Amino acid sequence: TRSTRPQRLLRAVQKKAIKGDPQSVISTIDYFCRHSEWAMNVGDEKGAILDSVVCEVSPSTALELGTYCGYSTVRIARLLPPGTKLITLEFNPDYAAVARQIIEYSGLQDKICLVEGASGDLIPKMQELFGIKTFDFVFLDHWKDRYLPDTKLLEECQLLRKGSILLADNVICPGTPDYLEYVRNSPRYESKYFKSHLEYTKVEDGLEKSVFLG
Ligand SMILES: O=C(NCCc1nnc(-c2ccc3[nH]cnc3c2)[nH]1)c1cc(-c2ccc(F)cc2)cc(O)c1O
Ligand SMILES: [Mg+2]
Repeated sequence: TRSTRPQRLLRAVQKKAIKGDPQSVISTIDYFCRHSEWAMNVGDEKGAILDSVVCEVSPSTALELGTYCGYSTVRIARLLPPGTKLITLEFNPDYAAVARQIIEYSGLQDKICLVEGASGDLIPKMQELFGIKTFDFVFLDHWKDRYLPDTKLLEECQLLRKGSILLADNVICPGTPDYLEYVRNSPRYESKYFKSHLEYTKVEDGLEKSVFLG
């Protein structure tokens, strides 16, 4: 049967990127998505905003919802201080299989823990599975209708502390209206919109950065 888009993206990485070099994996994926096949990675333009927030927060504990092929996983992990772990949740086993290989190719596997399953089931198990008390940083990039319920779940499970940062992709395209309304109107969050574009296109999109106030 025909290969999938994630498999073709992986093949491009294995063919063109330098093994053990996260930046070359990132650049290869961006080139492939711009010149061969579009794919739903956060991309280079929004990726630069993601990088600046990760560097500013310099998290000890970080969570990513929605691994896909692992592009943003590699972007985040390459900036984490030694000894810190990025936990990334992926629901789709085919995406997870490709992501594991891209993460390994980048050489960052020791800083990343990819867990397969539904965010709604896994978030309540974070303490028991990983001994995590709270997350300093959460990147939301999974199903857009899961952003709000999973944010409420993180609050209920006391996985957020005063100052925890939520960074959400795609708040304009495809859009997460209920999530935006919540973080922009809740007294428990201080929110800021970073205007950008949908990855590899001229369509407007952006990232919403929200600080949990406790
Ligand atoms: O759907 C997206 N991303 C989500 C994939 C995913 N990858 N993994 C999950 C998951 C879902 C439950 C989960 N529960 C636990 N882990 C989970 C992971 N969802 C997405 C879509 C677009 C997009 C824009 C314009 C278009 F015309 C078409 C598409 C752009 C983006 O940047 C995206 O991130
Ligand atoms: Mg996205």
